Parts: sequence; C-alpha cells; structure tokens
Amino acid sequence: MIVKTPEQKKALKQGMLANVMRQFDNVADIIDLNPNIRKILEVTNNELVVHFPVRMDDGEVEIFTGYRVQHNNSLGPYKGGLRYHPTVDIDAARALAMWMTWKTSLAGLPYGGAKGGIQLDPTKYSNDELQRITRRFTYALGDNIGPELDIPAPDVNTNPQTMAWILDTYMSTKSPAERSTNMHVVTGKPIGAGGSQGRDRATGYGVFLNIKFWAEHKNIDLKDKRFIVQGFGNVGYWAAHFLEKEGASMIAVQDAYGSIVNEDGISVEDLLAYTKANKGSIMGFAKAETLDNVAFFGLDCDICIPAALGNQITEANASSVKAYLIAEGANGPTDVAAEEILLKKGVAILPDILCNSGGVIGSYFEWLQNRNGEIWQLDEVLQKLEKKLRESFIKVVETSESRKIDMRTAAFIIAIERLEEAYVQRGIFP
Ligand SMILES: NC(=O)C1=CN([C@@H]2O[C@H](COP(=O)(O)OP(=O)(O)OC[C@H]3O[C@@H](n4cnc5c(N)ncnc54)[C@H](O)[C@@H]3O)[C@@H](O)[C@H]2O)C=CC1
Ligand SMILES: O=C(O)CCC(=O)C(=O)O
Repeated sequence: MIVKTPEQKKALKQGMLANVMRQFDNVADIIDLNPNIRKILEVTNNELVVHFPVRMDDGEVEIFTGYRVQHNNSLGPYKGGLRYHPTVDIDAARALAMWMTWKTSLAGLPYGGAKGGIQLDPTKYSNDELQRITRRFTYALGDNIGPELDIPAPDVNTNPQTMAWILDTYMSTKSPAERSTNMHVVTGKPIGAGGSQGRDRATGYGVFLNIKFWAEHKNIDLKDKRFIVQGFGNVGYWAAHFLEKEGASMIAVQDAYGSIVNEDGISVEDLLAYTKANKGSIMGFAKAETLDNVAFFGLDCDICIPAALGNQITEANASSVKAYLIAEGANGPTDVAAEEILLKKGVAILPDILCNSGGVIGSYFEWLQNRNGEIWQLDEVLQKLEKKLRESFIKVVETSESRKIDMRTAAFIIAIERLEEAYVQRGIFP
C-alpha cells in the first residue's frame, strides 16, 4: 500500500512517490474529487515483490528482487513498463505505476496503470545472464501478468529482446491452444515476434509531436532551434532524430556516463552510430567536448528534453535552466519544487503523462493488432498515433488556458476526472 500515515510520510524520502502524491493531492483538491474515489486512487491495488534465484555464467547462484505494482484497473487491464536499474524499488514502482494510470486515462485508452522491474545494474551481466534473469522473473510473476490482466512493456534498460524472452517464457506455461491467443501479454516485442511497426519510435516520436504541436500553437518555427537531451536511449534518440529532421540542432547530450556539448550541433545519427560501437556510451564522441554534468541543464538552449530518470530537474538546478520549453520524455524528471521555480520563470513544461504517452499508445496499437489478428503498416501506425496525440494535446491546452493553470495540472485534471466518471457511472459511489 502507498504510505499514508504521518510517520510513514515523514520517513518517505523526497523521491518520485512523494512527487506523484503531491501532484495527485493538488489536483484532487482543485477538482474536489469524490472523497471515496480519492481513497481508492491514492493507494495501489496490488503489489508483488518476488525474490528469485538465477545461475550466473560462473556457476554461482544470485538472488534477484523483482517488482510489479498494479495501481488501478478501473478503465481496463493494468499496463506499464518493466525497468532494470539499481534504483528500482517498491516506492519507485508505486510512483511509476500511478503515473501510468493517469497517462492511460489522459490518452483515452482502455487501460489502467502498472509498473515494475528488477533492481540490478544490467551492465554487470552478460546477455545470457540477462536472458535467464528475465525468464526466471517471468516465472516468478506467473499469472499475475496476462494479456487481459496486466501487460508489461519496455522501459529503462529493457527492450524488444527482453519482451520476446518474457513472451516466450509466459507462452511456455500455457497450453498449445492458449499460446496463439496470448501474444498480447507484452508489447514492445520485436516485429518478428508479434511486435508492431512503429512501437520502437512511438515514445520519441510522440515527444517530438508534442513539441511540434506546442511550437505551432505558439507560432514558433522549430528550424534552427537548439535542444539538449538527457538520456540517449530509446526515447532520447528518437525524439532527437525527429527534431533534427525538422531542422533543429542538438547541442548537448547527457547519459549515464557523462555529458558532451558542441555549440555548432551534434549529428544525431553520427552519435547513435558511435554509441552502438561504444557499449551504449556517448563519452569520447570525437565531434563534441566533454561537459561537466552539473552544467548540463543550465546550458543556453531553446528546448530541454529530459529522457532518462526521475527527479533530474530539482530545486538545486531549476533556477539555472535557460530553455523556454521542457518536454518530459522521462517519467517524473521534474520534481514539484523545481516545477514551481520553472513556472515562475515562465518556462513551459510538456508534462510526462502527455509528452511521453506515444509509447503506451503505440503499445495499445500492438495489443489491438495481436488481439484482432491484424498487421498494420508503419505509416498507418504513425498516422493513428499523431491523431491520438493531437487530441490529447488540444484537450490539455484548452483546459490549461480556460482554467488558467499549468499543463501538468490540466493533464492530471482530465485524467482523474475520467477515472472519477467511470467510478460514478458504475454506481459504486452514487
Ligand atoms: N521506452 C518507452 O517506450 C518509454 C519510456 N519512458 C521513459 O523514458 C525514460 C527513458 O526510457 P528509455 O529511453 O526507454 O530507456 P533506455 O534504457 O533506452 O535509455 C536510457 C538512457 O538514459 C541514460 N541514463 C541512465 N541513467 C542516467 C543518469 N543518471 N543521468 C543521465 N542519463 C542517464 C542512459 O545512459 C540511456 O542513454 C524513462 O524515464 C522511461 O520511464 C516513458 C514512456 C515510454
Ligand atoms: O508501452 C507501455 O505499455 C508503457 C510504456 C511505459 O512504461 C511508460 O509509458 O512509462
């Protein structure tokens, strides 16, 4: 359960869970949310913590801890990614699961919210070890996931290969008849294993589209605009790819290994090719200089795209931000204290639950195709994605402008009011 007593609250470190709870409480107060529905939404439905043994390449057995938190399923099956990272713990999974509920609700999808992962540093394990870890984790999750119950997807340090291992392991526990109808137990799969065209780029493309919609709304031409990206993985790379195609220039990048800068621009494709040959790291890229990590968010630029972890823009660095737009590719990259500072400075923030929702929308398209035995072309997927994202963007901007509130508050209001309506219409709280 999400911590609620004063003692627990006091003990709670200022992490993502504290942020998502403050965001929720703020909006619940503004919309005067039905108190019974508030009680339901402020706790998670189910929390699974599993400890499981895996044999390492050297023959030793290591015990791993995995998590799956299912926050709410009043709008449909639980949906959300799996993260492999040392910072994964029960509070991180709770926070990320809650954001998923708001995200799927805002996007108008028939899904609830969940998140999970394994607390580990994947750079310390071989590919074979990661495969065995993923398969044992899937066995440990058992029937707590399922195509109509809870559908995982990729997140930090997981990818289509990870999803294929999960699919294969899950299938191996099913009867032959069930195997062909369970393909949609995970999304973000490789195309050959039932994945959808476009899911690879869906999140980053969605981040780009949100920036483009915002720029059009403000009559700003993206050509020659300077942007910085934190995280050059799935989300960061694809967002940068599409922005560069639009004529904008990437002047700095930060990843888990450090930061690089080139005021004249860094070629997105050259950097991708370099990272592929350099164990995923941007460091040492010849056409840029090394930059102190602390200076990164204070760089002179137009657009800042945090696309790595949570709580990256905080009270400590928010005042130094020079960008006039922050497009949140990551979940929870801006904490509540930082947001207050940024909004006072006039910085616009495209909130995570809107800005990175292209990923889960792309997953929904994959799930639908698997469920209905359909295969869609790339252009069809991208067109449908753009249509859905534009609808969400318009709703958020209209709510923000008519109620004179920031875009995060507007997005949360739309998401939480949809959930409230579902509970009220079902008659649970007449
Ligand atoms: N993959 C997806 O479809 C979606 C991902 N997101 C969010 O986007 C963010 C990034 O996810 P992915 O791109 O999928 O992960 P990824 O694993 O593909 O890439 C993560 C990137 O962040 C960097 N990074 C890790 N720790 C860092 C640190 N302390 N400082 C700076 N950079 C660091 C890594 O080096 C890597 O470049 C996460 O917050 C995730 O929850 C949100 C929606 C969907
Ligand atoms: O594609 C999905 O189902 C969820 C992706 C995700 O974890 C996220 O949107 O944060």
